[in-house]
Amino acid sequence: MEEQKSIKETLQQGASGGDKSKKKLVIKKKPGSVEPKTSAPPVEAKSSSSAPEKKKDLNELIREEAKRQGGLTSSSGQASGQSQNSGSGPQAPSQNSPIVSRPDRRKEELPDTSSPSRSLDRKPESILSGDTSSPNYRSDERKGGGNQQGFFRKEDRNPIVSRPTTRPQRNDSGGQGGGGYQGGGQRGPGQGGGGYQGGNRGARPIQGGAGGAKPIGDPSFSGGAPAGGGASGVNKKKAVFDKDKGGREEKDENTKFFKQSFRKQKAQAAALAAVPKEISILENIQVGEIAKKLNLKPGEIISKLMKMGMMVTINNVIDAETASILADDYGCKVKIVSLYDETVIEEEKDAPEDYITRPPVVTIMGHVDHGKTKLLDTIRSSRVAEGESGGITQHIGAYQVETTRGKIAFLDTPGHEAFTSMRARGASVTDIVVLVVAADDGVMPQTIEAINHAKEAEVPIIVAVNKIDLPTANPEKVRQELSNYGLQPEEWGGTTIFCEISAKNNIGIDKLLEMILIQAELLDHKANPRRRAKGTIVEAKLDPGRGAVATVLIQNGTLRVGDAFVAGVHAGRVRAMYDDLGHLIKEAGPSFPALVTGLDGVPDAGAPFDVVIDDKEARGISHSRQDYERLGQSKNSTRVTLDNMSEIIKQGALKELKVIIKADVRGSTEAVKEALEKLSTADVRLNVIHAGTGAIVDSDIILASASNAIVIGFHTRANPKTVSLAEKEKVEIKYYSIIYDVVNEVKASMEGMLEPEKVENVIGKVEIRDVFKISKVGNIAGCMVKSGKVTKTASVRVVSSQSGEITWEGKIKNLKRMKDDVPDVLTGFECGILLDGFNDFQVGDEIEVYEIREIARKL
Ligand SMILES: Nc1nc2c(ncn2[C@@H]2O[C@H](COP(=O)(O)OP(=O)(O)OP(=O)(O)O)[C@@H](O)[C@H]2O)c(=O)[nH]1
Repeated sequence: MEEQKSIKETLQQGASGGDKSKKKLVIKKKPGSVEPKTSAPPVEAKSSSSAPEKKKDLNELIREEAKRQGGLTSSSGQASGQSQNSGSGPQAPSQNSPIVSRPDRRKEELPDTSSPSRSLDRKPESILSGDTSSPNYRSDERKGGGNQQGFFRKEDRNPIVSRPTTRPQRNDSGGQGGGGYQGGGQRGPGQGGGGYQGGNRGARPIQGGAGGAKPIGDPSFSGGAPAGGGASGVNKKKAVFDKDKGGREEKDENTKFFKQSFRKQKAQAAALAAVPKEISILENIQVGEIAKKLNLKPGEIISKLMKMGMMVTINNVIDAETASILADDYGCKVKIVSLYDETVIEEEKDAPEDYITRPPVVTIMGHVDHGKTKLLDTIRSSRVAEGESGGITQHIGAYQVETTRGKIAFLDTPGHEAFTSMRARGASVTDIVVLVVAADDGVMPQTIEAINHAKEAEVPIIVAVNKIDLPTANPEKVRQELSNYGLQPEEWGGTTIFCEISAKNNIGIDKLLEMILIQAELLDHKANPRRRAKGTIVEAKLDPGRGAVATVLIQNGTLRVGDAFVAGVHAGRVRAMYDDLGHLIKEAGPSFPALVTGLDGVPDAGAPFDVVIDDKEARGISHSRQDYERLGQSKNSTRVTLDNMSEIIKQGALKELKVIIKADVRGSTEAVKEALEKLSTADVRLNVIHAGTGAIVDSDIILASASNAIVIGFHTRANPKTVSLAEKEKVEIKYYSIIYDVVNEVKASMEGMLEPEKVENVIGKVEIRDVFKISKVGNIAGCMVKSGKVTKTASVRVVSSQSGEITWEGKIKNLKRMKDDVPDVLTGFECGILLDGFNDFQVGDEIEVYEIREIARKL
């Protein structure tokens, strides 16, 4: 309305003939306009129109104006209230708005009227009347320029064109500016503003000519098409230029795009090039961590895993198998390592000349009751100075003795289980094994196990033939038997040292110690007492008075009171140290077992012990190990199973397949061993690291765990405790009853061509409580279902309660509950079982009821 009023008022002013007042009024109506410098009458500024025109009355002027506007467009919103009254259509608000906002812009863009160049471009009357700061000029614009040819003559265009005085680059586009303006002039009055805009746009080389055709108030100011009448030759040229420029811009855009994508590709290639050929990880790894190891951005890993169907975040944990598949995509191999390998502590640099021979570390092994403990006690007590023997109250799991020939350290935990379980944790502390064989008993199953454990650990064996004081002692028989296991006595031309001793009567002990030292000299183990200590935890416990204490066998360097250290996942600082006699000591050198206090937790036996620079470093390593442990990453390397064997062979990570065979009888053990060993190929050797008779026991699992072996049970079983140990250690136990099956399955798995796996599902366990002999029928076992159920169609095996061996396998012929034939009997109920072809039931034996399911292998 303000605009309408303005026009009306303008016209009124014009009609009143008061030139000066008219001008003033209009100026006042235009907020933000510049105060005119000239007082040229509007009529002059407007055109060369005659004086009578100026004297037209208001109605006449309105009529003329309406006529003009009506002639141009009937639909355009009119600034004039008259036009509205004449029904020429409502004023479009959108046409108004730019006009309202224009003054401000105009104010900004108004040229410096004092510019001489502008004045020179004009004809004298223009100089007088066409000053851009002229109120008339502005008011005419606002009116929409109805008769623009009148208001804006050719020479009037210049002022507009000359606007770019502040923008010199636009000077040569003046013609276009005019064109743009003229284009505006062809529009309806309501679009006058647009015309003005066009004019303004005209000043812009690209958009100038387009100004006229663009809708009024187009906020984009993108000007219009050449419909604006002012499209001159220059304009056309410009248009071409603009088009060219547009093309060039498009081209530039493409180039930019290709450059960007090339740069991206290059960056990707560079990123891939930075992926290492091999990484080592633990059993599980965080997404962020594997990204770091692969030198890739976490986002890259996350999207890769998403493609693999896994929705993960940077903090999620993936298993080693997934990590291997992922890394393989980037041409990187994955090596699975233990917690301590992953958080390895940097070795201190030391000089070779500082290395000296260190005392040997000895473990004593042998069959039950052959005298291991007695031997250790005898050695220890005989080496303790008089008066101190009574003080041997402290058991710290290891001790060092001094002989005339030198020192020897003994691990005070006899038996191969402790030895192998330490080895299973990656600790190989033993230099020499002393194998105790009772001369009256000879080689027994655990003697053989001990041999195999020591051989597997590649530790030399010295044989101590014990109990020679007994009249039934037969040392020659022991020599003979051990020769069959590869331990040929030196006196028979072999390499094994044999010592005849009596632990009980202290006979031959000195000789044994001497032989140990001779063997040690051959081995020539060295250590540097000058460096920071490094060792292994032999045992550890929580002491009520001293907190966590650990026996550390120092393997290199010297441990001192005050040293900061990491023990397994724990940290600490040596508060106090004791020897095996309970004496306070200040330092412990190589091969010395010391009891250490000052730990912040109880470490595992077999855990590594490392002195570090300071508490801070100790705590840092301890924390990161605990973090890994929490993520379940502390497991050792991937266990070999028949399922994954071929994959591991393919990766080149398996050069030797280790097998432990347990069978019911010696003949079977040998037969299975021989058949399996023949499966060795040029790539993979099949190595039976232990073959024995009887049930599968814990030590078999520990050996398998330490050696990454599989356990084969042939007509024998593992007891539930051993089964759960195997599960914990991730050791695979496979049961067979036909040699052909063992050989074929191991062969197929080595070649990666496994048949569908037959999974045995034990559905029940039944205890034989009575045996009923029924003539012409056979023996019926009176049983109690201990767990699960027994079904008539399932398979069964009879397991000896004495030996754990399987005495028979087959099917049930008849299943009775009371006198009725039944299909199944559940836990807690009694039943009678008649087996199909077996009568030799023993009370106490167990009948295992199982089903076999075939499932496809997942390689
Ligand atoms: N006569 C005789 N008996 C011995 C000798 N050495 C050990 N013994 C006896 O043999 C029995 C078993 O000895 P240990 O030292 O406990 O045997 P071990 O091998 O440690 O037995 P486990 O700890 O059960 O594996 C004990 O009664 C000892 O006294 C020996 O040299 N002569």
